[in-house]
Amino acid sequence: MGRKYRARKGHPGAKTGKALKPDQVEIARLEKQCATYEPPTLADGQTLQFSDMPLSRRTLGALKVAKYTEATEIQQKAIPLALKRRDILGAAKTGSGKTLGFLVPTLEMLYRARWTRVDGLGALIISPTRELAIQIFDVLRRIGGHHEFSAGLIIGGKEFEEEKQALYAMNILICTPGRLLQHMDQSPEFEYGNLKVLVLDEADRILDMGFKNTVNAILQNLPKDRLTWLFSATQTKSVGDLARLSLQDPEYVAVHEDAEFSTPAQLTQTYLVCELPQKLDVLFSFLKLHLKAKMLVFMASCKQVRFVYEIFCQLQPGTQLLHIHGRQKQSRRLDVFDKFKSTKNAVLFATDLAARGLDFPAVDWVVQMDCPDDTDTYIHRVGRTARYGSKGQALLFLLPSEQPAMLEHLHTKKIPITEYRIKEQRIRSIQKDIQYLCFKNAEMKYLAKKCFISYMRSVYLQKDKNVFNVHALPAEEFADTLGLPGAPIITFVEKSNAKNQRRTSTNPMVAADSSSDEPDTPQASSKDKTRGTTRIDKIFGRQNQDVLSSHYQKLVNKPKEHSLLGDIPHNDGSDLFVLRRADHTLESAIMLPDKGYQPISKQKNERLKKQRIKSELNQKWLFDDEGELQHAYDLKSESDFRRDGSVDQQISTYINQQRDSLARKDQQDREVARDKRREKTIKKKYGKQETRDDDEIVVTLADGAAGDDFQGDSDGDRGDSTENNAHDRTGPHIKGAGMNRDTRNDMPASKTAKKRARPSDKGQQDDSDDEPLSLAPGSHRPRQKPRDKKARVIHMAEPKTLAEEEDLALQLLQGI
Ligand SMILES: Nc1ncnc2c1ncn2[C@@H]1O[C@H](COP(=O)(O)OP(=O)(O)OP(=O)(O)O)[C@@H](O)[C@H]1O
Repeated sequence: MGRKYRARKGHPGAKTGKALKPDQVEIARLEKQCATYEPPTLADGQTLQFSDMPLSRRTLGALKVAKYTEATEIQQKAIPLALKRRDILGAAKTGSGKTLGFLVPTLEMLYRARWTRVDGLGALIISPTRELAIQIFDVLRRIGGHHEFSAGLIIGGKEFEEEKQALYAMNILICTPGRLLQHMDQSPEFEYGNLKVLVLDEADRILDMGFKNTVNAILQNLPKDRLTWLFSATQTKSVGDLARLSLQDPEYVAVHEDAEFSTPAQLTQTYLVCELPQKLDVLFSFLKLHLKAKMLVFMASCKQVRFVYEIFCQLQPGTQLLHIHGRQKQSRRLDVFDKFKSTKNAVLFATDLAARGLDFPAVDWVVQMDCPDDTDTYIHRVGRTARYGSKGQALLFLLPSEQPAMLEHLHTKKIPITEYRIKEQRIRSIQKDIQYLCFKNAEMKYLAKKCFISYMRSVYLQKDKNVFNVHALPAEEFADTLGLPGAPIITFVEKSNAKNQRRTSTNPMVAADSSSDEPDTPQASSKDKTRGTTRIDKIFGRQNQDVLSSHYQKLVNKPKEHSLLGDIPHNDGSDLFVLRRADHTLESAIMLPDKGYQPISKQKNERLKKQRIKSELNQKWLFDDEGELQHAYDLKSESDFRRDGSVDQQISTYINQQRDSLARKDQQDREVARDKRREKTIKKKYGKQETRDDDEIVVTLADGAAGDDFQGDSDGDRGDSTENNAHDRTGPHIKGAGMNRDTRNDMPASKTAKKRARPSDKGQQDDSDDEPLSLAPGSHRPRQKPRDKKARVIHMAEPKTLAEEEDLALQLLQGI
């Protein structure tokens, strides 16, 4: 330190005779070496050391301290190309070291550009999930410690203001898309006009439909003159994606493309064919057989994760249980993430939130209790084990209806998989225990119901109908195994049905047709969308304010002129400021009947519609529920009219039709009124006793939202209780409730389960941030009537007709 470094002959600075700092000499040397460096061809078993690459002493020193000495295959190939300032599409198997493949050159590029704190943001690394962003940040801290760059993590779940303060001083940012866009919109201090490197980790995920709008808006903001590096185990080759990123002649670095298999060689993969109602039994038995293992169990939705976790905690398989999903608080998610990282044996129940990128050490088993959406998701899920040369095992549960098509897909994708058989006698049935727990605890039953609904919904929403067939699922038996007295009624409604869409949005049970489990997933981006639109945007967005809107158009049509304060346009001096983002609202334009898509206000649209009505004489127009214009009727031509009979005939036909229709409606009304009366009488008799267990739920088809739950657990909770009242059905459910009460008194397994459910047993579960579940004996909801051992049991076949239902109701009334 402090030593003068005199330029030697041939070094930059020699001409001027000025002393150069050591860094400058090194940078000049690295520039030269990087331009010509070609990685050597290595013989089998030979490895390339990081020290053989043209890397700075600072990076090499930190790599050594972090015990990274030999470069992996993807690192050997990607790093030299990145150092040559090439755009890169990097693809390599899971656990093969892609993170260092982009972090090392990121540090090197900034170092060689002599980046300092005052230069602002130099590199941006985008990750699809918060956990992965944190993990990347950790690695960066380890290998970047010898440099003087500042680095930050922008992932949401933290105070926005806190992040905002730190932003302006960051040289390297690791972030999730939604939060990044929010800062781009709302943090004026955030300066990214100098950006040199953009990295998309899990690029195919970030570029897929879910993040599309958010990522497009981010890309629009970033300078085009930058390097872009994309990494994933399942890399995108979509021309559209590459065009969106403005990649310049990118290098495709796919190190395992010619490999025999697309999953790690040390990974043993098996599948197990299992009927839906048996899944929980098999999973529980499997856990009991592998108590010493560290295991990751994937399920399709948050609600399933939550239910299975709670139930298994009560049943105590004998190993530590954890759960992680997108509906947990961020702090809780991180706790679980850290706990599972550091533990030697535990079972982590997870959604696909944990499927990509996470580097849990020494996972023995990855179990996929629900079939993944596609083979890419399969590859990422199983990739949580067998990382960086270690061994691992994976087990995939397949329903008989999923088996043929899924196995074919796996085969096509070069995934070797064999059948796993578990001996019948080793499978322990936990169905009765679950039924007892749900019966005893109303909240558990509530979770079971949500679990059922979210699973069915996730299957329904799957795109690959060859694999997923919701109609092939044995709903009643499945509901039974979840401890429900009957399958909740689910009505699937196509999203294209606009009327139902609206109904959906007002119904809290189904409001999440575009929602998700995961805050960092597509739907979070739609949230960001609203967050990103300010009041000013809305004011300017009203295009019918003619004076302002033309001015606004002028502003947004100048995307290149950045900065709220700095870049005042010099043309006419009349503009006060320019907006950073042209596509500011992310909203699509409104469709005008004859002008195509136009940005237009609602009022103007209405005015236009009315004008159109006036212009089309002799036609009666009506607005339908959606505010769309519809012809009220089309007049027939006279000849057509006469063909249908004389005027008198037609009048009498019409009257008859109307009379029939009224009679039918009258009959229906009477039946409804009778049902209501009957229901009232029964309720009076039963007092507050629970008389129903199923709900009706309407599910809409959301784009690419398969596997996601309803928006917000709390919303769902509220919605559910409302629904309970709204859709009460009496007949079969009276029977169901009665069955539960009476038969379960004699259930031997119930005693065991009750014993297990003692509060002292709770130590096994990780204390969840999800809504609290009162599991202590006696804490169940008061609406369950105390059991009466002497109560009469009425045996009767399930009523099918109205008369049978009435009969049953009468018997119950008389019998109690
Ligand atoms: N050169 C190296 N030397 C030693 N260990 C390494 C090296 N490169 C990576 N690793 C280790 O390998 C593991 C996997 O690395 P990494 O998470 O980067 O894999 P990946 O390819 O990004 O996986 P995924 O596709 O699942 O995201 C990590 O534990 C990492 O520390």
